[in-house]
Amino acid sequence: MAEWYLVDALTVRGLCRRFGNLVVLDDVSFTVPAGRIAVVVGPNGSGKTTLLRCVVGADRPDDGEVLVDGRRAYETDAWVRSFVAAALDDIDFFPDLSVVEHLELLAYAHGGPVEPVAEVLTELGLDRARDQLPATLSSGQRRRLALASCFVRPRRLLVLDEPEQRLDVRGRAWLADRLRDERATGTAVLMASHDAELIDAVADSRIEIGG
Ligand SMILES: Nc1ncnc2c1ncn2[C@@H]1O[C@H](COP(=O)(O)OP(=O)(O)OP(=O)(O)O)[C@@H](O)[C@H]1O
Repeated sequence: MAEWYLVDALTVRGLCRRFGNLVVLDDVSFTVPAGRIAVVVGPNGSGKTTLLRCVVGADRPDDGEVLVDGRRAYETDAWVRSFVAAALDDIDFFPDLSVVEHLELLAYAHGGPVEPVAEVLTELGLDRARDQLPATLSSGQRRRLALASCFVRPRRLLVLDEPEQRLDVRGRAWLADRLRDERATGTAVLMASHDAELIDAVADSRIEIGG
């Protein structure tokens, strides 16, 4: 067994999040070891996105803690940012940077591309859109760009919110393969999904919330 199986890339302990009187997360705890895929499942409004936002530091829990590689995580910490790659729904793009420029900038900011930008563009089917600005992309292409952004940069933990959303049939098949490849290289994956086929294909564990 590879050594990285021994390490918990992500530990969530006693996470609570309330919005006014609405209790969204109530004492949620789990771990995701390196080289494993954990899928957060639950009905609409059950708190999946809220949980992922707390994990990546985009939202603060009212109680509980998030440990990345055993350490308390702060999104301002350069080490955390080099460890965690995330594609959540609300990803922002620079309006005047093209697709290829976005990927090159991200890769540069993280110390150089982990996977060559040209290869990631081809893998994500974005070759013909490489010089387009984000506002001119289709919604599926924007989703692909968000996913591509995760693959040109370093990562030991990948956090994805419904990555299958707006992908076509071939895109969904590619996604399952790519997630298995991520797992094979020791990356831990935490993702929310409503896609039963994708979940069956990749999930090592399920985190059920709001049931
Ligand atoms: N900033 C906020 N202020 C108030 N309520 C919020 C806020 N963010 C989320 N909520 C509420 O928290 C609940 C959980 O939302 P969340 O987006 O986490 O659900 P979800 O499980 O991801 O849903 P879906 O499956 O529809 O994507 C919802 O009732 C939502 O309205």
